[in-house]
Amino acid sequence: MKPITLPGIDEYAEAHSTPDPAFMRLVGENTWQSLTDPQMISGPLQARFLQMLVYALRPRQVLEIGTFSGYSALAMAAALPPDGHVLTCEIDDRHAAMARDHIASSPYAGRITVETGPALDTLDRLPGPFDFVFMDAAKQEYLACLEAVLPKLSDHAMIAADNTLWNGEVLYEDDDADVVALRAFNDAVVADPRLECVLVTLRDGLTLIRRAGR
Ligand SMILES: C[S@@+](CC[C@H](N)C(=O)[O-])C[C@H]1O[C@@H](n2cnc3c(N)ncnc32)[C@H](O)[C@@H]1O
Repeated sequence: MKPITLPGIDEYAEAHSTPDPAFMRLVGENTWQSLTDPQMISGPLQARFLQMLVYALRPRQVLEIGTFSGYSALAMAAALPPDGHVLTCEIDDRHAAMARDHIASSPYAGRITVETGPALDTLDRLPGPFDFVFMDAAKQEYLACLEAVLPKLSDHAMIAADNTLWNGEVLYEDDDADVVALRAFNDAVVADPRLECVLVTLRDGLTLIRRAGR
C-alpha cells in the first residue's frame, strides 16, 4: 500500500501506539508469509483504532464483512464486553480456514464466529441487531452491504468502512472499478440524509457512519 500521509508519519504513529501482543504479531507474520495480497491485513495502527472504538462503544454484536486471516476480528474481540461477540464473513475458504486456526489458538476463541460465503448472502440470513459493523470486503459491494445492514443496526450502532481513500486514488480521474465504486460510496454516504459520517484519514481511509438523529 502506498502511504497517503507524509513519509514516515504512519511509522511514527505506530511507534507511538501500544504495540500488538505476541499472538497478534504472529497472526500478522503468518499472513505475510502465507497469503497472497497480504497487504489486505489491517495493520497494527488500524487494528488498535478499531479496538479503541469497540472498547468505547461496548457492542454486544460486532459484524465484520471481510475476515481475511482474522487479524482485525481478533483485535476487536479483545476489547469486547463479557457478553460481546464478533461475527465475521469470508468468501474465500482458504482465508476462512486460516482465520479459524488463528482464532482457535488465540485467547478469544469463544468470541468469534467465521461465516463462510458471499457476504450479501450471509447478511440476508442474519437477523442482527448489530452494534458495530466493520466493512472490509469487496469494494464494489460496499453500497449494497450498507443497505443490507442499515435495517439491522441497533439504535446507537456505528459502521466503519475501510479503504475509502484507496491509496489516495479517489482524488483522481481513474476508471478502475474499485476506485469508481469507492468514489460512488463516499458520495452516496455523505449525501444520504439518513446518515452522518466522518472520513478519517487513517491509513487507507476509514469512514465512520451512524444513522442521523439518534
Ligand atoms: C481486505 S481483506 C479483509 C482484511 C481483514 N478485515 C483485516 O483487517 O485483517 C478482504 C477480505 O474479504 C474477502 N471477500 C471479498 N469479497 C467478499 C464477499 N463478497 N463476501 C465475503 N468476503 C469477501 C476476501 O476474500 C478477503 O479475505
